[in-house]
This record gives sequence, structure tokens and C-alpha cells, in this order.
Amino acid sequence: QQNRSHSVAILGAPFSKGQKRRGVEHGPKAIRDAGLVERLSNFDYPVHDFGDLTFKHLEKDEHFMRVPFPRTVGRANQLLSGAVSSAVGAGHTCIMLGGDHSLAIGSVEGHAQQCPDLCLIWVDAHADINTPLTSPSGNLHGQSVAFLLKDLQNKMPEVPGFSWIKPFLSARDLVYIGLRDVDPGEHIILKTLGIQYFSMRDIDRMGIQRVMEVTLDHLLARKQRPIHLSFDIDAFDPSLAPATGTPVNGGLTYREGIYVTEEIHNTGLLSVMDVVEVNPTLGATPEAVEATSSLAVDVIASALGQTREGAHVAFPKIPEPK
Ligand SMILES: N[C@H]1CN[C@H](C(=O)O)[C@@H]1CCC[B-](O)(O)O
Ligand SMILES: [Mn+2]
Ligand SMILES: [Mn+2]
Repeated sequence: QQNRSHSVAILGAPFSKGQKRRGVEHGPKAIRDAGLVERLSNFDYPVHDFGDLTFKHLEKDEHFMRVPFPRTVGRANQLLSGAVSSAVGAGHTCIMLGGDHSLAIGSVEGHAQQCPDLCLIWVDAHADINTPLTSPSGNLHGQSVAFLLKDLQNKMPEVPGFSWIKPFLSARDLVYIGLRDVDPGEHIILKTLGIQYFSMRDIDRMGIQRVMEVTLDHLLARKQRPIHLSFDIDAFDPSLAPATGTPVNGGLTYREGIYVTEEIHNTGLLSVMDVVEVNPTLGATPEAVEATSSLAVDVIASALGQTREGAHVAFPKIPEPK
């Protein structure tokens, strides 16, 4: 009997309509081409690659206020929600490859269908918590969290394409790590709702070890529950992850990002991980694209148990000559 709770499902979500730059729909292929499946095959649990979802582009899809493609984004997330729900329901730990960060709406909602008590760790340069009334761009990849929070519902208009989702998350069940480019409308929401966040300044002051200690205590001390990790590759410094749509200087170092995912693995509670906003068309050189894509593979492998100190699954003891 395989260790069901640790089998891994990979779901590709080639989707870009949560923002305006072309290319992020090629993120899943870029991450696979960087060797994701091979890397995970070193682990002692089964890995199932379910391939990529097929998203329909809806012909009639007028703006809502200044929000482009609301119905297309809403429908894509409804489809993704079902896929994530069945993967988690089948006992897999699910890795969702984006695609832009609007996909977290469907990923988290589908996860919550199976695990209503989930907690959410959002690793990102950005809070992605604008409403259609506060968004500076209208882009839904900067509004994902606003669709999930019960505490924001009286501030949200009815967006066409999103009538299928009922907000389920409490502000206390969310922690941000890596913030360094927060819009005014987002800032008032973070403060008013009392959402726990660790900006890059907090990481400078406290160090990543303390940030993870406080994060995991905040989310898990009262009750252990499944973790949804939504990882925007732009949380990393642009020198490490240049091929992404909204780069911001002063991001996570490689070691900080790996430490975050090591600590989350060590809880034994990771249930779904999104890795989003890898845009292979935005790298200045092939090396830049490769660096960004293999960084995504590294953080996924680390979240699933790869350790820097090494492991010896294959060696029960030091081999001896006959
Ligand atoms: N400059 C940021 C902050 N707010 C903007 C917006 O809401 O349009 C951009 C969103 C980035 C989304 B991402 O985090 O998924 O990349
Ligand atoms: Mn994001
Ligand atoms: Mn971001």
C-alpha cells in the first residue's frame, strides 16, 4: 500500500488572463522543462503528473469596471477548483504550476472544499488583495485574496464569472511573507483586517528563522491543519527570478526561500502548493529563463522534503566490501 498521504499530483495551469503580459501561460512547460518530474522521482513516494488543464477563452467577456476578462478568469478558476479538489480528495499532495496568480482563487477554493480548516501562507512581493474598487490595474492576479476572505465580502462587488465562489477564509488564517510592493488600498485592508504579514523589512529585522517560527505558531499553535502554500516566484529577488511579470528589487535570497519551504515541509502539513508567475518570455536571455524555472523546481523539491544536508534513503548502512 503506497503512502497515499504523500503521493504527489502535479497540475499544470497554463493561464494568463489574470494580467496583461503574454507568456505566463508557458510557465508550466518551463518548469517541467527545468526537470521537475525527474527531480521529484528521487523521492520515495509516487509522483503523478496530470498534465495541463485546458482553459477556454470566452468570446463575449466585457470588462467589469476596469477588470479585464472577468468571466474567463472566473471560469478558469472554477475548472481549477474542481481539479485541485479531486487531487486532494484522492489523497495527493498537489503542486499547481501557473500561470498567473489569479489561479490561486481556484486552487485555494478547491483545496478548501476538501480541507475547510486549511491555513494559507502567501509568499510574494505583493499582497494580491486589491478589490475591483482599489485595484490600480484591474488585473485579477492582484486581487486573488480578496475573493477568498469572508472579512472582505461587504467590500466586494459581484464580479461576473465568480458567482460560483463563496468566500471561506478568515483573515486570521492567512500569513504573508516577502511583501515589498503593497498598494494603498491593500495597505488599508491589511491594517483594518489585522492580517499577519512579514514584509522584507520584517525579514531584515527578525531574520527568516524567527519569521517562520512566528508564522507557524500563528497558524498552527491552536490547531494543526493543512497548509496551502501559494508561492509567487516574484517573492525572490529579481536577480534570482528575472523571468516574471512584476519584479521588485530587494527580494528573498535563495537561502531564505529554501528555508521557508524546508520549515513548511517539516510541519508535515503541506497539502497544496501553487508556484505561479514564471513567465519564460520575460527573461532577457535563455539563462535567465532557465534560472527562474529551475528556482521554481528547487522550491517545490524543498517543500516536498529535499534537504540541504542530504539524505540516505538508498543506504541503510555504509556499504562494505565482500
Ligand atoms: N504591483 C502589484 C501590486 N498591485 C498591482 C495590481 O494589483 O495590479 C500588482 C499586482 C501583482 C500581482 B502578483 O503578485 O500576482 O504578481
Ligand atoms: Mn502574486
Ligand atoms: Mn507578486
